[in-house]
Amino acid sequence: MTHAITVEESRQLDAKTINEIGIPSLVLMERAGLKIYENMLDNNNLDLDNILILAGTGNNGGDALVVARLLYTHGYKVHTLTVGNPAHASDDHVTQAKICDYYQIPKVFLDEKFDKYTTIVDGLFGSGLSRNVGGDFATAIDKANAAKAAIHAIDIPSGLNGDTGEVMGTAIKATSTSTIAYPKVGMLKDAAKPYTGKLYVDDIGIYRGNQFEGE
Ligand SMILES: NC(=O)C1=CN([C@@H]2O[C@H](COP(=O)(O)OP(=O)(O)OC[C@H]3O[C@@H](n4cnc5c(N)ncnc54)[C@H](O)[C@@H]3O)[C@@H](O)[C@H]2O)[C@H](O)CC1
Ligand SMILES: [K+]
Repeated sequence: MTHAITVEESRQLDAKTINEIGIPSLVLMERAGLKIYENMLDNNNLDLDNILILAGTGNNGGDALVVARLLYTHGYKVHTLTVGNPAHASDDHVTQAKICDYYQIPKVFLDEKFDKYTTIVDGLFGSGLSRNVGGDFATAIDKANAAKAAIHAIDIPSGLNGDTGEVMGTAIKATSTSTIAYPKVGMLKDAAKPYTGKLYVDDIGIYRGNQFEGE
């Protein structure tokens, strides 16, 4: 049985890894992005001909921008669509957005037609989802679900409650999901299956607990 954790445990393990052990959050974000990129190349259910990256303004979005840059620098056709108030963006998100700007990765906006894309990457929310989804975020999720493209979700399909597996207003129906460190308990519930799709569990060096780290 896969070891699964709650969203709060996930955030605590992230915080311990960064603040106590001392692995910089950007290092974790780069590792996450590289693993997600590798998962996408491994997944034969994803047609990587024309990719749309949906990025929120937090670190889930930051992961997505790392994926955008890795795909772009390996010759894939990529566009990014950032949803949310840039003034609220996390520091690591801002760093990754600047790197995407260095490569001049083309940006689109919410009025974009999603049907021309073959794969959509969901980096809107991860462990930071704290309330029902509405506004532009709900629009982006509903447009992604309505499009013919397959969706690859980062950490937790956006809009899915990582603890209960319930939909918080609306949620991404992913073909596959790269979850960070451990599955979140809600993702393993039967009701969550249509939203998580094929699950990849990515070890990025997050603290694994003293029973595993020989403390
Ligand atoms: N450094 C680390 O801890 C690592 C995290 N990883 C990835 O980061 C996300 C968690 O990122 P965080 O910035 O904490 O939150 P999110 O990106 O999930 O959410 C962004 C932001 O959105 C706001 N919000 C919450 N609910 C709603 C809503 N319903 N509508 C609108 N806005 C909402 C809230 O302010 C959040 O802060 C984690 O999932 C990983 O993907 C790295 O992978 C590893 C290191
Ligand atoms: K997500």
